[in-house]
Amino acid sequence: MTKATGGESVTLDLLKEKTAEFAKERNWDQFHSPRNLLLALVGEVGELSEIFQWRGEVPRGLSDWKEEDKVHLGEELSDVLLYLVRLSDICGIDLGKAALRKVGLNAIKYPAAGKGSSEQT
Ligand SMILES: Nc1ccn([C@H]2C[C@H](O)[C@@H](COP(=O)(O)OP(=O)(O)OP(=O)(O)O)O2)c(=O)n1
Repeated sequence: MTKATGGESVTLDLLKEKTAEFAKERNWDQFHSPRNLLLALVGEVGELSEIFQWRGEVPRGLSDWKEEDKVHLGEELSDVLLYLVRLSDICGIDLGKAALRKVGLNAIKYPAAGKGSSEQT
């Protein structure tokens, strides 16, 4: 598992705690309503999209990207993740459990029996 700089594991629970603490310390809980968080999340998805806008297709691994562009990408990906984690928390959804359950549902919906087949429904 990835380690955070402080030595602790990066888990959804850790991010949930950190985002809750961040909002509490600033008295921003009042602004973190489900609707506000959803709009903030969508805004950050837009910022993430801007990074790829007009570049055409890019190689996996982003081998020809400048380091500063990769850092920027990490920041926007993080904003999306942090708002998603916070939104889930505020809505009382255990995101880790919900995501694992969804992975299971996806596997049922798209059985791997036809391995090697890349067909999508
Ligand atoms: N009311 C707020 C405002 C910000 N944040 C946190 C969550 C995001 O990780 C980050 C978003 O901050 P900005 O709105 O400043 O967005 P950017 O960091 O993308 O800055 P900019 O839009 O100037 O590029 O801060 C938050 O939790 N609650």
